[in-house]
Amino acid sequence: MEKSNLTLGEFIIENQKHYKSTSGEFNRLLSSIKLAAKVVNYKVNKAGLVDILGDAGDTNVQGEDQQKLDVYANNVFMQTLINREIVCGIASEEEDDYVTIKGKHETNENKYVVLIDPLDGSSNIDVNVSVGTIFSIYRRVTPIGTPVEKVDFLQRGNQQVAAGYVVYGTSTMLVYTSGHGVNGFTLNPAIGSFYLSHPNMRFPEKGKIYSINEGNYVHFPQGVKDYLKYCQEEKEDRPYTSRYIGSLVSDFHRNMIKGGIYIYPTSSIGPKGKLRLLYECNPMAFLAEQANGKASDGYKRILDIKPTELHQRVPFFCGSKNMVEKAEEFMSKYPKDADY
Ligand SMILES: O=P(O)(O)OC[C@H]1O[C@](O)(COP(=O)(O)O)[C@@H](O)[C@@H]1O
Ligand SMILES: [Mg+2]
Ligand SMILES: [Mg+2]
Repeated sequence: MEKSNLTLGEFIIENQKHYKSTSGEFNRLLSSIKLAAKVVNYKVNKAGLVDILGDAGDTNVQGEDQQKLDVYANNVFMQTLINREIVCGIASEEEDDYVTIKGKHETNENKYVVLIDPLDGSSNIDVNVSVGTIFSIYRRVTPIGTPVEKVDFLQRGNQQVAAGYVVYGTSTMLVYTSGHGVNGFTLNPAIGSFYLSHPNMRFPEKGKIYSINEGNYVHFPQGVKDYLKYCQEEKEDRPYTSRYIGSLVSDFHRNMIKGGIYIYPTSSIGPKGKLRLLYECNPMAFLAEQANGKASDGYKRILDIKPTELHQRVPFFCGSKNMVEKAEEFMSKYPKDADY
């Protein structure tokens, strides 16, 4: 009888056999993320019944109002990773600076750092629309046993060991890559385990869906305006369909399954775009490339951008190859807006 219905835990162990690159430490790290995702999922599913909706009354380092679920999810992921003593440092959208994790003897023998967006799609929490969590994993570059440093977090995306997201939607899924393709696992809430439901996920080469907040149209760079006109033209296989959930994870997930592009460009109101390079764009770009898709800032491959700040923002074009390349073609007609 063939192996089937693998749980995430079994899949991780299978993977370790095939790819010597991962270690027990890595598996324990993934299973910590899996545990934290289940705890957050439990709260999200009954959000209206527990005091988790609405504003937390605080702002994060980016000046954004924190939602109660942002703070809750951040605490759950941080605490789970700290309890499991599995990383040497964590950076989060909801933390001003990176957090150094001390081991038993003030030092820490772990080699991984994690960057997270604990709750993605915060504007959708109170209106019962799907939200997510995004994570990115690197090996530290400073010596093991010494305190972690900023340089351990400011690595190019092409150095990621693994990346993934959890989508809390009609079902709850965890989707990740460790550099050997992208696989999706669906949570069976009755059993409390994630099962392999979407093996080897791949963006259809040709997509027909575009996801962008057209409410900002007047502020968009001319290249984006031209590309939107192209998408809406009555020609060949166009017009394409416009779909925008307003949760990066959910828009990405749909576009990876159906074929499409997500764009959050620069604009006159957001000269560097909105999305954060380290814990939104890099992990989604790694997944996209591992799933036959593409991700750039309209000009340059996202994974090659050298980060300079923990919470820096970049423009984001991500999805089916044919669509990202076409959008880049329109962008290339105009000089790059800003350097970052
Ligand atoms: O409301 P806008 O400006 O369209 O922005 C929506 C985008 O912002 C985000 O909500 C930013 O992420 P956070 O919710 O984690 O801050 C993305 O998920 C989403 O794609
Ligand atoms: Mg986000
Ligand atoms: Mg967030």
